[in-house]
Formats: sequence, C-alpha cells, structure tokens
Amino acid sequence: MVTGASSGIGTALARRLAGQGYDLLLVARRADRLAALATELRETYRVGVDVRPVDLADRTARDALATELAGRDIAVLCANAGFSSCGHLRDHDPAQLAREVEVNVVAVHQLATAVLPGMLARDRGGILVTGSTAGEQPVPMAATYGATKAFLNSFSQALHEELRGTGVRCTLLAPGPVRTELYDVAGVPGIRKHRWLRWLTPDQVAAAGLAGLAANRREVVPGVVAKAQAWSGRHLPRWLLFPAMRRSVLPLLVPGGRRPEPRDGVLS
Ligand SMILES: NC(=O)C1=CN([C@@H]2O[C@H](COP(=O)(O)OP(=O)(O)OC[C@H]3O[C@@H](n4cnc5c(N)ncnc54)[C@H](OP(=O)(O)O)[C@@H]3O)[C@@H](O)[C@H]2O)C=CC1
Ligand SMILES: N[C@@H](C=O)C(=O)O
Repeated sequence: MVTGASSGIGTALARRLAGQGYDLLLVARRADRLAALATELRETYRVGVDVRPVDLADRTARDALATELAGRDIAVLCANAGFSSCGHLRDHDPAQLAREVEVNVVAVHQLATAVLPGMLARDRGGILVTGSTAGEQPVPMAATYGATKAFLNSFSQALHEELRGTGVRCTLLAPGPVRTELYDVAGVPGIRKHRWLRWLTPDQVAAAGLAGLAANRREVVPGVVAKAQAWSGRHLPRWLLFPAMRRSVLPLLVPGGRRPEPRDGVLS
C-alpha cells in the first residue's frame, strides 16, 4: 500500500514495488492519476492494483480506510502522502495548517497503527515512513511542516526499535531536496532552479527507501545534501543554524517568488 501514489516519491515507490511483484493499493485524492498509474502497473508488471481516492485530511474517509487496512494482509505500508505550507505562519489559513497536520501526522499514525496488529500476528511486514530532513530541526518559513516531520522522524525510529526481534520492520525515509510537485503545492516552484541543492529524483529516493526497509535500517537519508541537512539540523546550535538558513534557504521559501520585505525579521 502506498499513500501519495499520484505523484512524486509515492508514484516511484509504487512503480518499484510493482516491479518487485507486489499487488498494490494506491491512495491519494486525484483519482484520474491513480487510475492511470494502476493501468500502467497492471500492464507493465502484471500485478493487481486497487485504488482508493481518499482525502487523508478527512477523518471519516480516513477511518474507513484504516478499518479496511486492519482487515487486510498488508505486506508493506509506505506512509508517504504529505505536503508543505511555506511562508510565514501568520499568512496561512489555520484550517489549511490543520489539514497539514492531519495528512502528515494523524493519517500516518492512524494507518500505521491500523496495519501493525495484523503484521505482528503474521510476524511479517514493513512500514516505510516518509519523514524528512526538515524533521531534524525547527524550520522557520515552514514551521508546521518541520514540526509534522519531527513527529514522523521520531515516531518511525521509535517504532523501528520497538519492533526489534519481530518479523516486522519500520524504516524512516528522510529525504532532502527531491524534484517533485511538493514545491508547486507549497507555492515555491522557483526553488527547484537552485542547482546547489543537488536535487534527487523521486526514483532515487524511492529506491533508497525500499532498500533500507529490506535491510531493516532504522533510517535512510538519501544523498549528500540530505545528509548535510540532517547533520546540521541535529548538531548545530540554533544560534548558528538559523543565521546560516537566513542567508541560504529561507529566502527560497517565500511563496509567490516575492522578495523578502526589508523589515522581515526572519529573512534579513
Ligand atoms: N520533495 C521533497 O523535497 C521532499 C519530500 N518529502 C516528503 O515526501 C512525501 C511525498 O512528497 P513528494 O512526492 O515530494 O510531493 P508530491 O506533491 O509530488 O506528492 C505528494 C503526494 O501526497 C498526496 N497528498 C497530499 N495531500 C493529500 C491528502 N489530503 N490526501 C491524500 N493524499 C494527499 C498527493 O496526492 P493528491 O494531491 O492526489 O491527493 C501526492 O500523491 C511527502 O510526505 C513529503 O513531505 C520529504 C522530504 C523532501
Ligand atoms: N527535506 C526538505 C527539503 O529539503 C523537505 O522535506 O522538503
């Protein structure tokens, strides 16, 4: 099962799992994209593919999906769907920020806890959680996103440790910059032209994540930039880290390509 399968890393995860012969259950909101991917995977890999067009921010729809999952033999859950708000917290619709928490945190938690009892009863299964290097530190201009990813990074590594000695595994996939639609949704598409961020492709990240899960690794941080982000996020004192971010990445997180205002305390 792959959430966020209609785009980016989720599509790449689905293609790789289908290539390994898994039947798939694909989840996202955009039914047309899920249907097209399902057709492609059935024809290319001869696997069974079901789609569930579900808004993971919708509690009722999510409950129904979790109930279905609890009753099925799920071999691998890729809890991958997510999105980011970028820009000042004060400029965002609080309802949309709440949806970000629902999708990035509550849905992952609910789906993981739904599949876990069955996996443990069968003593086999894998959960791959797409967190982020953004979860290794507070992220000004993406405050809600960074906090949601901090939850996932913590939760998945703790679960990995709890599952030691069982046939069930959990791996954190914590990417850095990946060339996907995430930045369009966040309103900062221009960030992708900055080549110094050494953008990985969704397939590189999916391959690393699935290899890490197969090897029962606690975490996978693919690529040199992600490793640098994770290291600095964990180890640099905030008085050193935040000024460095002000000079590098924070101006790229201003939606609409606006230049930061001169009196913007976070950016100048
Ligand atoms: N791109 C990057 O640099 C990084 C990405 N990540 C994480 O990777 C994961 C995948 O993102 P990525 O592939 O980059 O971005 P994309 O925007 O390409 O894909 C996001 C996926 O999440 C799905 N999604 C978003 N909101 C909902 C919702 N309410 N209900 C159901 N599905 C939803 C989207 O489907 P739909 O719109 O059809 O619902 C889409 O399939 C995310 O968790 C992201 O935080 C982590 C680190 C870096
Ligand atoms: N890791 C972040 C980018 O580098 C993200 O989650 O978008």
